[in-house]
Amino acid sequence: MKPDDHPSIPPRKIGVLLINLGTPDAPEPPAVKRYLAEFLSDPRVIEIPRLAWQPILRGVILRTRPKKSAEAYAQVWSEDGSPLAAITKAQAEALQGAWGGGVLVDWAMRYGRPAIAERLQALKDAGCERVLLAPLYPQYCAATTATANDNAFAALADMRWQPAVRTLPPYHDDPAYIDALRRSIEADVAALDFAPDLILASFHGMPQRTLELGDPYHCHCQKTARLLSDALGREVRIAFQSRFGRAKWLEPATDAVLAALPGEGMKRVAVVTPGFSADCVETLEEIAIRGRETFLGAGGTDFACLPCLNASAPGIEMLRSILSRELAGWADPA
Ligand SMILES: C=CC1=C(C)c2cc3[nH]c(cc4nc(cc5[nH]c(cc1n2)c(C)c5CCC(=O)O)C(CCC(=O)O)=C4C)c(C)c3C=C
Ligand SMILES: [Fe+2]
Ligand SMILES: [Fe+2]
Repeated sequence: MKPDDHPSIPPRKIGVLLINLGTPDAPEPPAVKRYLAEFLSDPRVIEIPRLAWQPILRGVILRTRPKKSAEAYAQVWSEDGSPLAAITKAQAEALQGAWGGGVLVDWAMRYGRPAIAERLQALKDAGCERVLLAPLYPQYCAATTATANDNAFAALADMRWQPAVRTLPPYHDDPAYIDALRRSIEADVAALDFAPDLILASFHGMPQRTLELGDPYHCHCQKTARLLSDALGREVRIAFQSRFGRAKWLEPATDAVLAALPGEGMKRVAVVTPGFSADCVETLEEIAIRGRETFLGAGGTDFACLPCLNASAPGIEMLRSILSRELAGWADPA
């Protein structure tokens, strides 16, 4: 018997909680307002003192943005609801059983529903004594990864008998992630009816100040794009989308790049969004609809926004691989 074999210890139930950002319950202004109020009140997201920020949020943003955002959500809403929630659920379902019946895979949203506290309690009620928290953000950022973990730890703080927890580290440079992106992009590009002059990797933006304060997000995005370019054997240009507010955000901005590319002779472009583990309003509306309009309006001839890894075969294999590593010593692949 190897020294770390302990056959007398009975197998314990383990939970894996996939976490994504969150989404409104409906593509309507009241639901979007509730969601934005929770999201934009998070001090990990808006790093402005509460007393200064709340009057701006309540006075201006929550009076105007819900209507505009609800229109964007309405354009991408599916039969299964918000794409972000539907795809995260599909990812959890596809992973169920990957480590045998003793590992339960569930999913939650940082803002809106299903809430992290609710699903953690459900895992515990189902008998999970150990839980792997898996915020599905390849690139670490305090506004995404850290706040998801904070929220889970806050829920644990209310439990007398806590499960043991681990958290999924960022996987921006993990060979399994880069290879899944390569496979997915190569297949999608081969299926296009045009040959792109350029692959543009558009990541969600962040305030420039967060880079100066030491958040690794910008560096993680750069590294993903560089490794992806090496893997594909072609240029992958980087840009940052979804600017919010008046502060300076990471540059170059995706919309400005899309408007400039045709003038540089790049008239056929494929946009990829490797920072999003699931398609959502930011990929399906901002890029696939508005980005296309910007690019074609500037003289581009062909545009494609390729899907995220979602619950595709390469995407699920990648998640299985990176989650297996974090489950080491707890559970083995089935
Ligand atoms: C993938 C990483 C993400 C980072 C980093 C991020 C930072 C960030 N976002 C906002 C403001 C908004 N983001 C919105 C939507 C949204 N953001 C992400 C991911 C990241 N955000 C996702 C996956 C989504 C989609 C949610 C969905 O329901 O489909 C929105 C809401 C939509 C809108 O009104 O435009 C806002 C607002 C800030 C301020 C920020 C960093 C400080
Ligand atoms: Fe965002
Ligand atoms: Fe957006």
